[in-house]
Amino acid sequence: MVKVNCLNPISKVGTSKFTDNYEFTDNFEEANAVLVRSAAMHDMELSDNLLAVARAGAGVNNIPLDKCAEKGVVVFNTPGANANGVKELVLCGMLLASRDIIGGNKWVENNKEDENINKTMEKAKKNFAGNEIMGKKLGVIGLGAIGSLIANAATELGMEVYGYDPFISVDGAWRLSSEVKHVNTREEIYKECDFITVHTPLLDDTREMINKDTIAMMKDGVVILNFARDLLVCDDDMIAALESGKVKRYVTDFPNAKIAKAKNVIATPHLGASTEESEDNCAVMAVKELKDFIENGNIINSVNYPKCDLGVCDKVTRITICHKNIPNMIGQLSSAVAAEGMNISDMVDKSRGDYAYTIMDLDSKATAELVEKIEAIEGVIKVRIVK
Ligand SMILES: NC(=O)c1ccc[n+]([C@@H]2O[C@H](COP(=O)([O-])OP(=O)(O)OC[C@H]3O[C@@H](n4cnc5c(N)ncnc54)[C@H](O)[C@@H]3O)[C@@H](O)[C@H]2O)c1
Ligand SMILES: O=C(O)CC[C@@H](O)C(=O)O
Repeated sequence: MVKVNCLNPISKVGTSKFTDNYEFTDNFEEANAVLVRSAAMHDMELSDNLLAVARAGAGVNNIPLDKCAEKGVVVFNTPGANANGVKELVLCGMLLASRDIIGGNKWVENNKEDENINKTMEKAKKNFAGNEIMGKKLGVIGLGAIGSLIANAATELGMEVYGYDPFISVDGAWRLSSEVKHVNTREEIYKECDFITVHTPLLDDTREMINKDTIAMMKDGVVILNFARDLLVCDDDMIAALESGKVKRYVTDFPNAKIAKAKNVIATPHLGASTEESEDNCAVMAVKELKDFIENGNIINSVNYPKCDLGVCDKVTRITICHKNIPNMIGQLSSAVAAEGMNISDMVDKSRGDYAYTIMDLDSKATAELVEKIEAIEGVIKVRIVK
């Protein structure tokens, strides 16, 4: 029985896809597979039972990827599965920042007992007037699943869209509308755009990319949207820019105690992916990835091990090996199999950074001796008999 622990509530549309070979446990220590959304895993002890973690979502900064790789724990995410949910909220954020919809709505709430509200509102409404987004320049930093959807949708709304992503994937580039102007530096976006939205992962390179120096390059009255991660923006510098009016509005899905109190902030409580559709999509994809890994040893959409897929095993045995990406590993693995008098009928080995992964199909049943021999090879992290 494969034990699954959910560290956050996960949509039943996904979890119902587990078959009778799986059972849920509340005990993280005994789990073989973990499903997680935003729960912080950095301080959690990883037990030897743990084979895989699936993040039902995109961002993985809550998961210790290297610590997991070092223990042979494969971490997955669900690229694109919640992108439409975030796209819609970002478009909403741009509209909320352009017109005082929130102020107008509060006014109606405060005046709801006024019998003549239909008349008094005609005088009050001038306080909530704003601008249209058509014709304005939008800069999108990060043209992945979310950024590309926003860039394309904004062109449809009549915005002039600038996109920046030095690592854009081939698929990402194909997805992008030809209307989007591709720029080669963030500075072009900072200098040119009326709205700037960030959609990169939180990495050393992107941490606090919005700060006093980059804000200084921007137009007066710029609107900044952050539906990616709190630490992409320097809070103190943003608060100063909001106070001075340099930044007209900061729309964020990641308020903290400082930002929630700041002037001209429009904040939502990390709601980007909180739609039924996104939650279902992420859960279905995460469960599919976990099942394929547990049942076939295949790795699709991992963020700490390479993509490695040998389909469904139709041979006698399949074993998988998580190992360090060092010389002569394939030679040593095949020698260990040959020394047991066994034949490899199919094999794939892929690497990613410091780690690598091998799937081997054998014509005869894997033995405890073979597993021991492979485990003894220096650089081998985890060996698993899948079938
Ligand atoms: N608010 C929410 O609920 C919510 C939901 C989903 C994702 N997110 C956040 O949004 C981020 C993006 O999500 P996604 O699904 O689009 O991910 P993605 O991996 O599809 O896209 C990220 C893009 O950022 C680009 N990138 C990386 N470093 C960059 C840099 N220095 N400058 C410019 N571009 C860079 C990558 O090339 C990639 O194209 C996630 O990492 C996550 O933190 C938030
Ligand atoms: O699970 C969530 O609610 C948030 C997901 C989001 O932050 C992500 O990175 O995918």
